[in-house]
Amino acid sequence: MKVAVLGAAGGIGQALSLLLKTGLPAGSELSLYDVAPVVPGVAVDLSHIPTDVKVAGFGADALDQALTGCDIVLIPAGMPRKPGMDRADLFNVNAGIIKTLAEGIVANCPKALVGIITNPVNGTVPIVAEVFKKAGTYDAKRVFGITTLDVIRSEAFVAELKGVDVATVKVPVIGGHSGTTILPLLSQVEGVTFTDEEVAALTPRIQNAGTEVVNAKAGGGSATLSMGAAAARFCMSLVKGLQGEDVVDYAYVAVEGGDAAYFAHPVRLGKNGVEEILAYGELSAFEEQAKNDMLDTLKKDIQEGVDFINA
Ligand SMILES: NC(=O)C1=CN([C@@H]2O[C@H](COP(=O)(O)OP(=O)(O)OC[C@H]3O[C@@H](n4cnc5c(N)ncnc54)[C@H](O)[C@@H]3O)[C@@H](O)[C@H]2O)C=CC1
Ligand SMILES: O=C([O-])CC(=O)C(=O)O
Repeated sequence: MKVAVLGAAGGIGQALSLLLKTGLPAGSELSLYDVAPVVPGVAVDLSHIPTDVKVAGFGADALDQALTGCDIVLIPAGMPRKPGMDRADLFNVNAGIIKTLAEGIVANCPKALVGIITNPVNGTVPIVAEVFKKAGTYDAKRVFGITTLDVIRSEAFVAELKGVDVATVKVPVIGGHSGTTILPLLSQVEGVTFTDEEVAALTPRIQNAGTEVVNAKAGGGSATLSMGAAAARFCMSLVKGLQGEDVVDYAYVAVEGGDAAYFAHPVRLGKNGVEEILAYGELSAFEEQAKNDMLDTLKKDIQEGVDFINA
Protein backbone atom coordinates (compact mmCIF):
# COMPACT_ATOMS: atom_id res chain seq x y z
CA MET A 1 0.00 0.00 0.00
CA LYS A 2 1.49 3.37 -0.99
CA VAL A 3 -0.03 6.47 0.62
CA ALA A 4 0.91 10.08 -0.18
CA VAL A 5 0.29 13.04 2.11
CA LEU A 6 0.35 16.34 0.18
CA GLY A 7 1.00 19.17 2.63
CA ALA A 8 2.83 16.77 4.93
CA ALA A 9 4.91 19.41 6.71
CA GLY A 10 1.88 21.29 8.05
CA GLY A 11 0.00 20.95 11.30
CA ILE A 12 -2.37 18.29 10.00
CA GLY A 13 0.20 16.76 7.67
CA GLN A 14 2.69 16.02 10.44
CA ALA A 15 0.11 14.60 12.87
CA LEU A 16 -1.43 12.49 10.11
CA SER A 17 1.93 11.25 8.86
CA LEU A 18 2.90 10.17 12.38
CA LEU A 19 -0.33 8.19 12.76
CA LEU A 20 0.14 6.58 9.34
CA LYS A 21 3.76 5.66 10.11
CA THR A 22 2.53 3.82 13.18
CA GLY A 23 -0.81 2.59 11.77
CA LEU A 24 -0.45 1.51 8.13
CA PRO A 25 -0.11 -2.21 7.39
CA ALA A 26 3.42 -3.66 7.42
CA GLY A 27 5.16 -3.23 4.08
CA SER A 28 3.40 0.06 3.24
CA GLU A 29 5.13 3.14 1.84
CA LEU A 30 4.45 6.69 2.99
CA SER A 31 5.24 9.49 0.57
CA LEU A 32 5.43 12.97 2.12
CA TYR A 33 5.19 16.02 -0.16
CA ASP A 34 5.22 19.71 0.75
CA VAL A 35 6.48 23.00 -0.67
CA ALA A 36 8.00 23.80 2.76
CA PRO A 37 11.73 22.95 2.85
CA VAL A 38 11.37 21.10 6.16
CA VAL A 39 9.60 18.15 4.53
CA PRO A 40 12.67 15.91 4.00
CA GLY A 41 13.39 16.42 7.70
CA VAL A 42 9.88 15.35 8.68
CA ALA A 43 10.45 12.16 6.69
CA VAL A 44 13.84 11.50 8.31
CA ASP A 45 12.34 12.14 11.75
CA LEU A 46 9.49 9.66 11.15
CA SER A 47 11.85 7.09 9.62
CA HIS A 48 13.44 6.60 13.06
CA ILE A 49 10.19 5.12 14.41
CA PRO A 50 10.62 1.35 14.22
CA THR A 51 7.64 0.24 12.14
CA ASP A 52 7.59 -1.61 8.83
CA VAL A 53 6.41 1.48 6.89
CA LYS A 54 8.95 3.12 4.57
CA VAL A 55 8.89 6.95 4.60
CA ALA A 56 10.25 9.29 1.93
CA GLY A 57 10.10 13.09 1.78
CA PHE A 58 9.67 15.13 -1.42
CA GLY A 59 10.16 18.89 -1.79
CA ALA A 60 8.51 21.50 -3.99
CA ASP A 61 9.89 20.25 -7.32
CA ALA A 62 9.24 16.55 -6.72
CA LEU A 63 5.43 16.21 -6.85
CA ASP A 64 5.64 13.66 -9.68
CA GLN A 65 8.02 11.41 -7.76
CA ALA A 66 5.93 11.72 -4.60
CA LEU A 67 2.78 10.57 -6.41
CA THR A 68 4.11 7.78 -8.63
CA GLY A 69 2.38 4.50 -7.86
CA CYS A 70 0.22 5.79 -5.00
CA ASP A 71 -2.93 3.86 -4.01
CA ILE A 72 -4.21 6.60 -1.71
CA VAL A 73 -3.54 10.37 -1.76
CA LEU A 74 -4.52 12.51 1.23
CA ILE A 75 -4.48 16.30 0.78
CA PRO A 76 -4.14 18.66 3.76
CA ALA A 77 -2.14 21.27 1.76
CA GLY A 78 -3.21 24.88 2.03
CA MET A 79 -4.04 27.73 4.31
CA PRO A 80 -6.00 27.31 7.57
CA ARG A 81 -8.43 29.86 9.08
CA LYS A 82 -7.72 32.63 11.56
CA PRO A 83 -10.32 34.06 13.99
CA GLY A 84 -12.99 36.05 12.16
CA MET A 85 -12.68 34.07 8.91
CA ASP A 86 -15.13 31.57 7.46
CA ARG A 87 -13.90 28.49 5.63
CA ALA A 88 -15.21 30.10 2.42
CA ASP A 89 -12.65 32.89 2.89
CA LEU A 90 -9.93 30.30 2.16
CA PHE A 91 -11.27 29.55 -1.32
CA ASN A 92 -9.20 32.09 -3.26
CA VAL A 93 -5.88 30.85 -1.83
CA ASN A 94 -6.57 27.13 -1.63
CA ALA A 95 -8.43 26.58 -4.93
CA GLY A 96 -5.25 27.08 -6.98
CA ILE A 97 -3.22 24.79 -4.69
CA ILE A 98 -5.80 22.02 -4.99
CA LYS A 99 -5.98 22.40 -8.79
CA THR A 100 -2.19 21.99 -9.13
CA LEU A 101 -2.13 18.94 -6.87
CA ALA A 102 -5.08 17.35 -8.71
CA GLU A 103 -3.18 17.82 -12.00
CA GLY A 104 -0.25 15.99 -10.41
CA ILE A 105 -2.54 13.08 -9.50
CA VAL A 106 -3.87 12.92 -13.08
CA ALA A 107 -0.31 12.68 -14.39
CA ASN A 108 1.09 10.19 -11.89
CA CYS A 109 -1.56 8.06 -10.16
CA PRO A 110 -4.95 8.57 -11.84
CA LYS A 111 -6.40 5.44 -10.20
CA ALA A 112 -5.58 6.50 -6.63
CA LEU A 113 -8.28 7.05 -4.02
CA VAL A 114 -8.11 10.77 -3.17
CA GLY A 115 -9.11 12.16 0.24
CA ILE A 116 -9.43 15.95 0.38
CA ILE A 117 -8.98 17.81 3.67
CA THR A 118 -8.13 21.29 2.36
CA ASN A 119 -10.87 23.85 3.04
CA PRO A 120 -13.38 24.82 1.96
CA VAL A 121 -14.08 21.10 1.44
CA ASN A 122 -17.54 21.89 -0.01
CA GLY A 123 -15.75 23.55 -2.96
CA THR A 124 -12.32 21.89 -3.14
CA VAL A 125 -13.81 18.43 -3.78
CA PRO A 126 -15.66 19.67 -6.92
CA ILE A 127 -12.40 21.34 -8.08
CA VAL A 128 -10.57 18.01 -7.94
CA ALA A 129 -13.47 16.25 -9.70
CA GLU A 130 -13.55 18.88 -12.48
CA VAL A 131 -9.77 18.63 -13.04
CA PHE A 132 -10.12 14.85 -13.34
CA LYS A 133 -13.14 15.22 -15.69
CA LYS A 134 -11.17 17.55 -17.99
CA ALA A 135 -8.33 15.04 -18.11
CA GLY A 136 -10.72 12.14 -18.79
CA THR A 137 -9.62 10.28 -15.65
CA TYR A 138 -12.61 11.04 -13.38
CA ASP A 139 -14.06 8.20 -11.37
CA ALA A 140 -16.60 9.46 -8.82
CA LYS A 141 -15.96 6.37 -6.69
CA ARG A 142 -12.39 7.50 -5.97
CA VAL A 143 -12.85 11.10 -4.80
CA PHE A 144 -13.71 11.85 -1.16
CA GLY A 145 -14.08 14.94 0.98
CA ILE A 146 -12.96 13.89 4.45
CA THR A 147 -15.70 14.79 6.95
CA THR A 148 -14.53 12.37 9.65
CA LEU A 149 -13.66 15.25 11.99
CA ASP A 150 -17.37 16.09 12.20
CA VAL A 151 -18.07 12.45 13.09
CA ILE A 152 -15.39 12.14 15.78
CA ARG A 153 -16.33 15.47 17.36
CA SER A 154 -19.94 14.34 17.49
CA GLU A 155 -18.88 11.10 19.18
CA ALA A 156 -16.81 13.02 21.74
CA PHE A 157 -19.52 15.59 22.50
CA VAL A 158 -22.36 13.04 22.76
CA ALA A 159 -20.32 10.81 25.10
CA GLU A 160 -19.46 13.84 27.24
CA LEU A 161 -23.07 15.05 27.42
CA LYS A 162 -24.60 11.65 28.11
CA GLY A 163 -21.86 10.14 30.28
CA VAL A 164 -21.58 7.04 28.09
CA ASP A 165 -18.50 5.12 26.90
CA VAL A 166 -17.26 7.03 23.84
CA ALA A 167 -16.16 3.77 22.21
CA THR A 168 -19.82 2.77 21.90
CA VAL A 169 -21.10 6.05 20.42
CA LYS A 170 -21.84 6.29 16.70
CA VAL A 171 -23.17 9.54 15.22
CA PRO A 172 -24.10 9.86 11.54
CA VAL A 173 -23.13 13.26 10.09
CA ILE A 174 -24.34 14.18 6.60
CA GLY A 175 -24.26 17.24 4.31
CA GLY A 176 -21.12 19.32 3.81
CA HIS A 177 -18.23 20.59 5.91
CA SER A 178 -18.90 24.15 6.99
CA GLY A 179 -21.31 25.78 9.42
CA THR A 180 -24.93 24.77 8.94
CA THR A 181 -24.07 22.43 6.04
CA ILE A 182 -22.69 20.03 8.70
CA LEU A 183 -25.75 18.02 9.79
CA PRO A 184 -25.38 15.58 12.69
CA LEU A 185 -28.28 13.12 12.88
CA LEU A 186 -28.75 13.00 16.64
CA SER A 187 -32.13 11.31 16.18
CA GLN A 188 -30.27 8.22 14.90
CA VAL A 189 -27.79 7.83 17.77
CA GLU A 190 -28.47 4.46 19.36
CA GLY A 191 -28.73 3.94 23.10
CA VAL A 192 -29.33 7.58 24.11
CA THR A 193 -32.14 10.09 23.70
CA PHE A 194 -31.96 13.87 23.52
CA THR A 195 -34.46 16.50 24.60
CA ASP A 196 -35.40 19.18 22.06
CA GLU A 197 -33.26 21.62 24.05
CA GLU A 198 -30.26 19.29 23.90
CA VAL A 199 -30.63 18.90 20.12
CA ALA A 200 -30.97 22.67 19.74
CA ALA A 201 -27.71 23.20 21.68
CA LEU A 202 -25.61 20.24 20.52
CA THR A 203 -26.28 20.63 16.79
CA PRO A 204 -24.73 24.13 16.54
CA ARG A 205 -21.90 23.10 18.86
CA ILE A 206 -20.92 20.37 16.39
CA GLN A 207 -21.40 22.77 13.45
CA ASN A 208 -19.19 25.42 15.08
CA ALA A 209 -16.58 23.12 16.61
CA GLY A 210 -13.99 24.17 14.02
CA THR A 211 -14.49 27.79 15.03
CA GLU A 212 -14.18 26.77 18.70
CA VAL A 213 -10.65 25.51 17.92
CA VAL A 214 -9.77 28.48 15.67
CA ASN A 215 -10.71 30.92 18.44
CA ALA A 216 -8.91 28.89 21.14
CA LYS A 217 -5.72 28.84 19.02
CA ALA A 218 -6.06 32.65 18.78
CA GLY A 219 -4.46 33.18 15.37
CA GLY A 220 -2.27 30.06 15.48
CA GLY A 221 -4.38 28.07 13.00
CA SER A 222 -7.24 25.59 13.17
CA ALA A 223 -7.71 21.97 14.23
CA THR A 224 -4.62 19.90 13.41
CA LEU A 225 -4.32 17.09 15.97
CA SER A 226 -7.97 16.03 15.95
CA MET A 227 -7.95 16.36 12.15
CA GLY A 228 -4.82 14.23 11.95
CA ALA A 229 -6.62 11.57 13.98
CA ALA A 230 -9.76 11.91 11.84
CA ALA A 231 -7.88 11.61 8.54
CA ALA A 232 -5.87 8.63 9.80
CA ARG A 233 -9.11 6.92 10.81
CA PHE A 234 -10.65 7.58 7.39
CA CYS A 235 -7.46 6.44 5.63
CA MET A 236 -7.62 3.14 7.53
CA SER A 237 -11.19 2.68 6.25
CA LEU A 238 -9.93 3.20 2.68
CA VAL A 239 -7.07 0.75 3.31
CA LYS A 240 -9.44 -1.90 4.66
CA GLY A 241 -11.69 -1.44 1.61
CA LEU A 242 -8.70 -1.81 -0.74
CA GLN A 243 -7.76 -4.99 1.13
CA GLY A 244 -11.22 -6.42 0.41
CA GLU A 245 -12.84 -5.87 3.81
CA ASP A 246 -16.45 -4.71 3.92
CA VAL A 247 -16.36 -1.30 5.61
CA VAL A 248 -18.85 1.54 5.92
CA ASP A 249 -17.74 5.10 6.72
CA TYR A 250 -19.01 8.65 6.16
CA ALA A 251 -17.57 10.94 3.47
CA TYR A 252 -18.52 13.85 1.19
CA VAL A 253 -18.97 12.23 -2.21
CA ALA A 254 -20.61 12.83 -5.59
CA VAL A 255 -24.23 11.67 -5.46
CA GLU A 256 -26.41 11.16 -8.54
CA GLY A 257 -29.90 12.50 -7.92
CA GLY A 258 -29.13 13.31 -4.29
CA ASP A 259 -29.82 16.39 -2.17
CA ALA A 260 -26.91 18.16 -3.89
CA ALA A 261 -24.24 17.13 -6.42
CA TYR A 262 -21.94 16.36 -3.47
CA PHE A 263 -23.22 15.33 -0.05
CA ALA A 264 -21.75 13.43 2.90
CA HIS A 265 -23.37 9.99 3.10
CA PRO A 266 -22.56 6.64 4.64
CA VAL A 267 -20.64 4.78 1.93
CA ARG A 268 -19.66 1.14 1.56
CA LEU A 269 -15.97 1.02 0.65
CA GLY A 270 -14.16 -1.62 -1.35
CA LYS A 271 -11.34 -2.31 -3.79
CA ASN A 272 -12.42 0.52 -6.11
CA GLY A 273 -13.32 3.10 -3.49
CA VAL A 274 -17.06 3.67 -3.09
CA GLU A 275 -18.89 0.40 -3.73
CA GLU A 276 -22.26 1.78 -2.71
CA ILE A 277 -23.70 5.05 -1.47
CA LEU A 278 -26.03 4.15 1.37
CA ALA A 279 -29.18 6.03 2.31
CA TYR A 280 -28.87 8.14 5.44
CA GLY A 281 -32.25 7.04 6.73
CA GLU A 282 -35.13 8.89 8.26
CA LEU A 283 -34.63 12.42 9.58
CA SER A 284 -36.43 14.05 12.49
CA ALA A 285 -38.52 17.14 11.70
CA PHE A 286 -35.68 19.29 13.14
CA GLU A 287 -33.09 17.61 10.89
CA GLU A 288 -35.32 17.79 7.79
CA GLN A 289 -35.78 21.52 8.34
CA ALA A 290 -32.05 22.03 8.98
CA LYS A 291 -31.23 20.12 5.78
CA ASN A 292 -33.65 22.14 3.66
CA ASP A 293 -32.37 25.39 5.15
CA MET A 294 -28.73 24.70 4.27
CA LEU A 295 -29.02 23.22 0.78
CA ASP A 296 -28.79 26.56 -1.06
CA THR A 297 -25.53 27.37 0.76
CA LEU A 298 -24.06 23.97 -0.02
CA LYS A 299 -25.07 24.14 -3.68
CA LYS A 300 -23.52 27.61 -3.99
CA ASP A 301 -20.26 26.34 -2.44
CA ILE A 302 -20.22 23.43 -4.91
CA GLN A 303 -20.88 25.69 -7.89
CA GLU A 304 -17.98 27.96 -6.88
CA GLY A 305 -15.65 24.94 -7.12
CA VAL A 306 -17.08 23.82 -10.47
CA ASP A 307 -16.82 27.34 -11.89
CA PHE A 308 -13.20 27.70 -10.75
CA ILE A 309 -12.21 25.09 -13.34
CA ASN A 310 -14.81 25.69 -16.03
CA ALA A 311 -15.72 29.40 -16.04
N1 LIG B 1 -11.56 18.85 6.37
C1 LIG B 1 -11.44 19.20 7.63
O1 LIG B 1 -12.19 18.72 8.48
C2 LIG B 1 -10.37 20.15 8.05
C3 LIG B 1 -9.65 20.85 7.12
N2 LIG B 1 -8.65 21.71 7.48
C4 LIG B 1 -7.92 22.43 6.42
O2 LIG B 1 -6.69 21.75 6.16
C5 LIG B 1 -5.77 22.68 5.56
C6 LIG B 1 -4.40 22.56 6.23
O3 LIG B 1 -4.47 22.96 7.58
P1 LIG B 1 -3.16 22.96 8.52
O4 LIG B 1 -2.42 21.69 8.37
O5 LIG B 1 -3.58 23.41 9.85
O6 LIG B 1 -2.31 24.14 7.82
P2 LIG B 1 -0.73 24.38 7.89
O7 LIG B 1 -0.50 25.79 7.43
O8 LIG B 1 -0.18 23.97 9.21
O9 LIG B 1 -0.16 23.37 6.81
C7 LIG B 1 -0.44 23.47 5.46
C8 LIG B 1 0.74 22.93 4.70
O10 LIG B 1 0.42 22.97 3.30
C9 LIG B 1 1.63 23.28 2.64
N3 LIG B 1 1.36 23.75 1.29
C10 LIG B 1 0.94 24.97 0.86
N4 LIG B 1 0.85 24.98 -0.48
C11 LIG B 1 1.20 23.75 -0.91
C12 LIG B 1 1.30 23.15 -2.19
N5 LIG B 1 1.03 23.83 -3.31
N6 LIG B 1 1.69 21.87 -2.24
C13 LIG B 1 1.97 21.17 -1.12
N7 LIG B 1 1.91 21.69 0.12
C14 LIG B 1 1.52 22.97 0.21
C15 LIG B 1 2.32 24.32 3.52
O11 LIG B 1 3.69 24.44 3.21
C16 LIG B 1 2.04 23.73 4.89
O12 LIG B 1 3.09 22.87 5.30
C17 LIG B 1 -6.43 24.05 5.71
O13 LIG B 1 -7.01 24.43 4.48
C18 LIG B 1 -7.50 23.83 6.76
O14 LIG B 1 -8.56 24.75 6.66
C19 LIG B 1 -8.32 21.88 8.79
C20 LIG B 1 -8.99 21.16 9.77
C21 LIG B 1 -10.08 20.28 9.48
O1 LIG C 1 -12.63 25.17 11.16
C1 LIG C 1 -11.68 25.15 10.36
O2 LIG C 1 -11.32 26.10 9.67
C2 LIG C 1 -10.98 23.84 10.18
C3 LIG C 1 -12.00 22.80 10.01
O3 LIG C 1 -12.50 22.56 8.92
C4 LIG C 1 -12.51 22.15 11.22
O4 LIG C 1 -11.88 22.24 12.29
O5 LIG C 1 -13.58 21.53 11.11
